[in-house]
Amino acid sequence: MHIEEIRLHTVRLPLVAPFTTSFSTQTERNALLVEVRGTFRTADGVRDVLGWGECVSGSDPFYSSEYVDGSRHVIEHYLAPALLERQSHTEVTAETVSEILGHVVGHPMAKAALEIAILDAELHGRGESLARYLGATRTSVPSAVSVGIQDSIPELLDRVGGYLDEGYARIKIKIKPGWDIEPVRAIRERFGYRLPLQVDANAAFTLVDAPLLRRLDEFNLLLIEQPLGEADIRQHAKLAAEMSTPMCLDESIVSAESAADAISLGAAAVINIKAGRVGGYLEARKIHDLARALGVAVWCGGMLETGIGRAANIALAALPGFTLPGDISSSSRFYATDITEPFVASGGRMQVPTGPGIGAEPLPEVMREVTTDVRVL
Ligand SMILES: CSCC[C@@H](NC(=O)CCC(=O)O)C(=O)O
Ligand SMILES: [Mg+2]
Repeated sequence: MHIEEIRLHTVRLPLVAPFTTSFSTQTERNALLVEVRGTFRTADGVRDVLGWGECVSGSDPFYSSEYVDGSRHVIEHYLAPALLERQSHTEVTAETVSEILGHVVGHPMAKAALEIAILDAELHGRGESLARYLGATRTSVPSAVSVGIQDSIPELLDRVGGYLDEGYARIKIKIKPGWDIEPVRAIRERFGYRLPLQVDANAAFTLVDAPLLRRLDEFNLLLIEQPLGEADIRQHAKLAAEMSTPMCLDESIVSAESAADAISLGAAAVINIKAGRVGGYLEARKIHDLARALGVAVWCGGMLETGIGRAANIALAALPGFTLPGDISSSSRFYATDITEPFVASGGRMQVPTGPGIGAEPLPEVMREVTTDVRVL
């Protein structure tokens, strides 16, 4: 496509309830949306196109080193200029964005937002859905939910019961030192051992905690997600060898190469794929393909996306190797009002968007309410 304008929209969305992980408590989401406008050449002429992408950086650099203000700055001052400079002598396509931006170290979430916005625009030009472009084989995907750390076990059980009443296909709970064995035991005692259940520590433990973590093996968990630090590949492999619960990595998997390393070293039997964390949906598909070839299950993680990122995640989750339910809950799990038409799971499943591109776009009247900053590049 030919990019004519890039706009950066920052929106602020209150969460319906605080979301507590081992590293933070969030009560709102500041989200950065990339809008790309331009033209796309088709067999029957040149048409105006517009695409959207969501940057999943958090408000603060606590999940990873990226954060919204930093992502906005690096897009404005490094990434967008690089794309526009390249475009002055060669066409830019979604497939070339990663190479064009490769000289900028890091910032995968910012890069991913630009790539998917350009891909969304191109797919609108082609009249093709993201799901079809990526190679999706399903028309709906399981809808599962992530439950934050609660103030008490009774409150946790109430919240889990509420989500099960909504029909979610799987429960994931956040754990951290001091909130680990007991919440898992309580859920098993209340809801039974057949409920699909997994835990996510967001890197809160160390190998010193191995004896405690091994006690999770008695609870028939689907997996244990990122118990140790992002850089601790050797340590995750050692812990995996001592546990029967499948080891899943999230923060550690930042590219297809790191996925290959983790799998070959026995640190990951399952991978949580987040397109933003790995630099884009094209890299995410590479990880899917690699994992599938090696018999490693993958599932689609979540970063509290608005409907823009949520739509793209659903398409990704419809690829054949995504064999475990992803953190793809209804919009209402986090937001009273989404910036797009709300995504609503039904019977524990989410329909894959069929429209061109990501199959979702921001609602102008909502954007007017929630936008805190707009930059035109
Ligand atoms: C606050 S950053 C959230 C990161 C976390 N994401 C979730 O728990 C899923 C959130 C969602 O449903 O979008 C993870 O480490 O997997
Ligand atoms: Mg995680």
